[in-house]
Amino acid sequence: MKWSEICIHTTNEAIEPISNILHETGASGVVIEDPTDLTKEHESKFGEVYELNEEEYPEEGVYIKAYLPVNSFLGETVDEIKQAVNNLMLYDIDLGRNQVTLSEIREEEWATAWKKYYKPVKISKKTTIIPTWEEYERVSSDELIIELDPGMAFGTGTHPTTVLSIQAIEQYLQPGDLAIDVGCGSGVLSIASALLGASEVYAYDLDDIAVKSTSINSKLNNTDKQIHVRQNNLLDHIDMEADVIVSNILAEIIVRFTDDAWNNLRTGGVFITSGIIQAKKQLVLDDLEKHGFRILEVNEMEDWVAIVAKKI
Ligand SMILES: C[S@@+](CC[C@H](N)C(=O)[O-])C[C@H]1O[C@@H](n2cnc3c(N)ncnc32)[C@H](O)[C@@H]1O
Repeated sequence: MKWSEICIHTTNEAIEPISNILHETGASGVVIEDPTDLTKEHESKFGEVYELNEEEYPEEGVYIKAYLPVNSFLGETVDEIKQAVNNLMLYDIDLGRNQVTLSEIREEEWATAWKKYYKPVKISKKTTIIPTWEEYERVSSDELIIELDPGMAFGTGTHPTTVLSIQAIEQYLQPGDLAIDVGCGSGVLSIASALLGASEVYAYDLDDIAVKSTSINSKLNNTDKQIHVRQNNLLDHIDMEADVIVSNILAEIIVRFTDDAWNNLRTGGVFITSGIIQAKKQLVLDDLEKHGFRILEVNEMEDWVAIVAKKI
């Protein structure tokens, strides 16, 4: 996939609202290039040193960069972003130069660009994901902070499919709930569930690197008492009465365990599915309805779809 980098030259004051606008329009990997970063140490626990290139930073103000997939909606999305940023002036937010530039980058460049600047990212109203080596100061008392080691299993926690899953968890998971995370990867959804008050979270993945990664990341976030992780194929041989099951996996895989999801949910329980591409949305919707689920929500970001369904 080709990506386009949008760069907004603005002020420190505008970082938070502009980052929110970019997330809401489905941009990936919002990064801030603040010249004060050039004087900070950027050494990770694992010895990698991030060399920042002075030329990429503005002399004054900050650059906010994000990545948009190059598709037929790109022009409209950029106009939408510009309009929303301009509207911030109505709230007396100083936008500084407010210069917007767009450039195309290759997939490989995107991967390294992202890693080099990996910073705390606010991915939803409540949740901010921070890389293990970054210092981060809580912005509000109810902010949910997930510390992740991004270098391991899928992923950085900022992929649209993960963001859609976390947004649904924030909305539907109640404190005290029992949750199951099928295909836990880095453990990000299990950690979000535990931080939102789930009493127990059962996290499963087929890949042993993901199992290790979830285990490490749940310790990092002091959620290892609630999160029970083990290697498992989907929900094979699992027998529970969960309040919430979340699964960010491909559509073709979701439809393989809709039965098991139904059997492992209490009546009234919620099944959050993500990782579904547009072309497979109907396949999953039909399958969920065929099994007796009622569809509560269908949410979309970029080309991705997440469905929230209830066992009735
Ligand atoms: C798209 S990643 C999602 C990771 C994480 N939950 C997130 O939202 O960032 C899908 C995960 O599902 C796992 N997976 C794929 N097939 C599986 C299966 N049959 N049983 C269990 N896990 C599976 C993969 O190993 C991968 O970690």
